Amino acid sequence: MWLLLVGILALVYWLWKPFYWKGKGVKYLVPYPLIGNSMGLITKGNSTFRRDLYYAFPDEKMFGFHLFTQPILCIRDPEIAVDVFVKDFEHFTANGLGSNQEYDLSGGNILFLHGTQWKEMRNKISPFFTPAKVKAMMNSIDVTMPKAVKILEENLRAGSACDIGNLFTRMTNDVITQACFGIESDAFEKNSAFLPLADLFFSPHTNVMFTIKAVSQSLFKFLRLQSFDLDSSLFLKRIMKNLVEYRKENNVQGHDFVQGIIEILDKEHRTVDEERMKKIEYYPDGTRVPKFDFDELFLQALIIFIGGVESTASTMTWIFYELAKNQEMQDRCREEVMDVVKRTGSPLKLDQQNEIPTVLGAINEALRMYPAFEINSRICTKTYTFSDNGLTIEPGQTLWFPTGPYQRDAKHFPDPDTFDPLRWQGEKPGLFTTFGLGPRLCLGKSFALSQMILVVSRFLQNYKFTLNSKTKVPVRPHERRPINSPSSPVLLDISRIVD
Ligand code: HEM
Repeated sequence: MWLLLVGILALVYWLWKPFYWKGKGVKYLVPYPLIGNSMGLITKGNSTFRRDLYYAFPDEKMFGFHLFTQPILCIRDPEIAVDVFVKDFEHFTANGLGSNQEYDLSGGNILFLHGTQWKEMRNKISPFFTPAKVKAMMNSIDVTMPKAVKILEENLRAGSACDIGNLFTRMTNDVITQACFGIESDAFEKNSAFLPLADLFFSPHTNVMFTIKAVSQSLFKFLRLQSFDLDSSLFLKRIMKNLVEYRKENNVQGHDFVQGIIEILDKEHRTVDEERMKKIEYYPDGTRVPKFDFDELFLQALIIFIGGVESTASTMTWIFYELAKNQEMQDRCREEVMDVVKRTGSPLKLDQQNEIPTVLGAINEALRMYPAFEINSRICTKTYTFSDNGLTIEPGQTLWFPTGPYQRDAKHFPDPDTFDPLRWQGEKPGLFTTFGLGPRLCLGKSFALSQMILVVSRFLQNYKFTLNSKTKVPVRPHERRPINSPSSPVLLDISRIVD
């Protein structure tokens, strides 16, 4: 009995690691047993927890805390962040999302990979995101826009408010489905199979899964947990498999990710011997040698779908929420767009974006104030000494850079809670990390920005948006989803622009 009690206490002490940060020479929050410094995450939720954490040591460049039992080094200083994410990247090739490829169906997607395996995969799929390819993928906006206009016109006719977040989720879902799979989604139809996917992939359940991973990759693996909703992933996998088979059998070509997959499959497997394909091989850094077979390539399409839909839809929702609150800025954006439209006689094109600086500023402001992912994480993969304070960290140490609270810090962005698109004109404000930094920068950054420029400019060209009285102002970010989406509907009244 006593032995059991002593054993339990020893285990709790081992998990607690109360003196982990003591002696490392950085300020730290004293952890509670097992819960660490994470009570706020349970009681208040993501955004509030991260903001409170960020201001725990307002004058420090870095400090230590415990996410439950996991000691994490929180970086607050932009110059140190650039060292970690960009300059000294080879010491930090992994992020905190883990890569359990044994049991987690989505474990092998590029966002989760690290080391040489990540690098090989990134080299293989980056060519699908060149400026020319992204421009070609934007043709899908022409297919999606009439469906969105139909909804706006229905709202107009009925005199009802438009749930703009819902509309943008339908749109980004349709656009990314065309870019990835070369087919239109059914996101604008009743009982759509595609529409619920964004919610399922970024559900509060996924939030819990991501937290477990951040605390202990081993526990996540031991419990054989899944990062994302399994049925939704398998639904997309079936679609992709059918498409690849159909295209191969019928020799059909497309300008989408499916086409890219077919080309990689053809190239990689022309000379491959079956025995080698069955073996799992490793690089010297312990990461797996990719096979570039259908299963692995599907995961890259999956993360493009997951990463592309809700992040862009949420950002556009925040843009229109802020522009509806600030009519003067909305008018100014519209005037810029109309000047181009009147001069050219057609809707704004991507290569005319320099002529709409306030619209670009509005997009950047929403990305600054409401970054889709509020934390950028890295795991130390090679012993590292910070030049600033001489602290040495070993492989396995997790680091957080809290993009969300940092981009709302008056020290870096004056008057940070004011939506001010004009701050992006002239000299750029502080370090901007919404799309991440360095070699692991968001692969879809230009895809997302291009889509937002085209959608925002076309919406403003044709409609005026005002807040409906049922919108609960201020709209706050959802505290239980892994993405910074609005917690309540953004309902907008619309009127047509008559020129
Ligand atoms: C507003 C929209 C978006 C935001 C704010 C966003 C943000 C991010 C962030 C913060 C990362 C992690 C970067 C890092 O670790 O340093 C990331 C990675 C990634 N994003 Fe995005 N993203 C957006 C849209 C998209 C779109 C539209 C796509 C695909 C078309 C996409 C595909 C990816 C991929 C594949 C990665 C993994 C890159 C890697 O680890 O090498 N994202 N994104």
